Amino acid sequence: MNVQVRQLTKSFGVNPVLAGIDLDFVGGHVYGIVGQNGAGKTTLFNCLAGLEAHGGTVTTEGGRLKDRLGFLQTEPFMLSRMTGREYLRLCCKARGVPDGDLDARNVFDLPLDRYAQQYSTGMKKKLALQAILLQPNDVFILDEPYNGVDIHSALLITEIIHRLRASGKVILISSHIFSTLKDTCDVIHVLDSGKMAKTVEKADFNRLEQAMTDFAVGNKLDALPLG
Ligand SMILES: Nc1ncnc2c1ncn2[C@@H]1O[C@H](COP(=O)(O)OP(=O)(O)OP(=O)(O)O)[C@@H](O)[C@H]1O
Repeated sequence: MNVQVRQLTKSFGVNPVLAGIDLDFVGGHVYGIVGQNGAGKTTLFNCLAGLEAHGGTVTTEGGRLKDRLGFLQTEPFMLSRMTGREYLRLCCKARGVPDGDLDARNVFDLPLDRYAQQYSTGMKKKLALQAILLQPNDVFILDEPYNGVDIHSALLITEIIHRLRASGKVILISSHIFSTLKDTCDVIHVLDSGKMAKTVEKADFNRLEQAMTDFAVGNKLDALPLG
């Protein structure tokens, strides 16, 4: 499934956040979305997922995006008094697929019979990721998928992303850690002041990292006695 975004705009009150975003996402590719805190990454994802009203269009061939979209939010919401197992069952039921043997599919070794709301930050993230992997999704939006997860889980998530890519899915990732983007992405889009400021192909990731380091560090540290 390919996704076409044209002139996507979003404002909160009088504050414009996204100012005419054009993007094309093609199956079998991983796209990184980067930008400073507040640049609009999560807002963009929410618009693509149909959770926020917006201007412009999001089109796909072969059906509505939201019926084929797995959206891992930065801080997944868990209902009270619902176990991890019940959450996974609910997510499968919502998309009309059997949940199968959840213990065999429990790749993150989560305590499925505990209340999910009482899970740690990283455990909630892994449960929500597990849920969208059980669904028949063609497009995955992963908003900071590595935030809060332990090293083993991060390695597993990277392998999951590689496999989704190999099976032709579209994957969008936001991350503030450049090395994870380098490991997973084919293309990185840089969001700045509501616009796509740059699109960088894999061959130029090192150059982008150096430019970002120069911009971030500059001579800011000269005044500190760091030795
Ligand atoms: N519901 C809201 N009401 C008003 N302003 C909002 C709302 N949600 C987001 N914003 C504003 O929109 C801008 C973009 O926020 P967004 O969360 O999309 O940024 P982000 O790039 O995901 O940031 P971060 O890297 O910190 O997660 C910010 O200025 C934020 O304050």
